[in-house]
Amino acid sequence: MSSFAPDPLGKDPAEESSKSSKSLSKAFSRVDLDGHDLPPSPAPSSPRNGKRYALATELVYTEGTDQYNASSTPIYQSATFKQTSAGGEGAEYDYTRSGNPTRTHLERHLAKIMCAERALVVSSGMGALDVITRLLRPGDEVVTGDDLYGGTNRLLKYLATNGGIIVHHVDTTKPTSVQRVVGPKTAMVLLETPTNPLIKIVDIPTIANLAHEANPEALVAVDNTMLSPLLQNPLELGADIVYESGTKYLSGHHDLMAGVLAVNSSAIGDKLYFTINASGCGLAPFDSWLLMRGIKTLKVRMEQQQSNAQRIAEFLESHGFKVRYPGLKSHPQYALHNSMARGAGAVLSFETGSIHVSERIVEAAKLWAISVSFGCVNSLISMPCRMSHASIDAKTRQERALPEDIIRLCVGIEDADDLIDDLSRALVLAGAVNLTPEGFHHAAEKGPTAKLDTQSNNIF
Ligand SMILES: Cc1ncc(COP(=O)(O)O)c(C=O)c1O
Ligand SMILES: N[C@@H](CCSC[C@H](N)C(=O)O)C(=O)O
Repeated sequence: MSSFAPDPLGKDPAEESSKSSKSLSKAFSRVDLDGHDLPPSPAPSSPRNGKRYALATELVYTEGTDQYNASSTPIYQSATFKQTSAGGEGAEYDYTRSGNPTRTHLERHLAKIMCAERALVVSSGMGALDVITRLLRPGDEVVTGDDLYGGTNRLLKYLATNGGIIVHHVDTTKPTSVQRVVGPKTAMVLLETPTNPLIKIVDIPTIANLAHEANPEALVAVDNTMLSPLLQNPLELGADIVYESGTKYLSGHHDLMAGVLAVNSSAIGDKLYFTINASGCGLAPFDSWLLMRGIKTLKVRMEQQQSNAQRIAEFLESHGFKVRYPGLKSHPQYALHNSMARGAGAVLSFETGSIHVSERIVEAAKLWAISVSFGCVNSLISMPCRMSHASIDAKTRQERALPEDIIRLCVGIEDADDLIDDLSRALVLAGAVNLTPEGFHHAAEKGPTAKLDTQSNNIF
């Protein structure tokens, strides 16, 4: 196996390698166009080399090359790897920033389950987006949604302010809004579906077509964190790059941070790998091992979480709350979601009509931990405008119609009846429902309506 990935900056690594072996003085002459060292990288994954099993099987089944046939791929907790020659010829690994066997094993496994040519893993979901945005150049235009994870919005804002990138936030649930802004300068279209936290659905195939028609070079990147590869494969829907926070469903236990990138173009894969090696954000060996372990139980976890989420969404809706969940027929894009995905996932949000009532519900819940993030086996409850999306300023939240009272539920694997009991208790304690002999119903309390303090830019 070749130890040198093609240099995305244009040099032929094989030629460079052969030159270097000719002379000891040139032993480390593998350099990029700027004269920096270009160390070896693991060869790209080639997962499509045999029978394709059902995803449940593929998640668990791996083919290792371990010398002792270890069932669990060992953690290669080593920063550096000894070479057998001064030129390092033939060695697959030299330094863990550039490549590590535990990380490579995980990347190949992910490529297989994400139906990708190549997958790469980095230290967080935001790290993955950072690597993707390094493909942009000043003057490039990015088209993205008006409902996005707060951290994504923050990074795009930083690039718009400091990196010369022009960012268009539009309602990506309407392909016509995207059509109006895409053009030859569109370098990237960045999509989330379902969106966080409004659970809006974006038509990936239609938007990918529009983007590629406007500029065949434009890259369509999709954040698949909400669904994971178990429920949706954006690469098969027309995306060029899919990424997700491995901190969420892929790992499932909130015991690590990770980001995953997957592509079907080896040229794009090489560029992404170049940045990962150059900037040093590749996932550490222990975290790679933990993530590999989590992936094996993705299906059983997600199925339980999703069936609990469906019960809870139906419970809230039947008690008069406005619930956002693509598993409900009342979701305005129920059919579109089902045309792209194999399930509705386990994140839902609902409104109460009052910020104070929402606060009281969140604080009264016991089984539901007040916590950002999702995808964990434990159920979580949060108020996005105060927590995960607090980095979006109040004025922008108002412009984008992000309800200040919105509560997000990230459903875990606990017993669904226990979760419903605990939520019912919280709704009653918070005064969110009217009690009647027949049960209870959303009180539709008109609590303090959200107001924007223009001086502090806060909602109160
Ligand atoms: C939709 C979405 N994408 C990306 C991220 C970033 O992931 P990470 O926290 O692993 O950096 C998050 C949450 O943090 C998220 O909710
Ligand atoms: N303080 C963090 C908030 C992380 S939010 C994590 C997750 N994506 C979610 O939606 O809950 C930050 O500023 O990034």
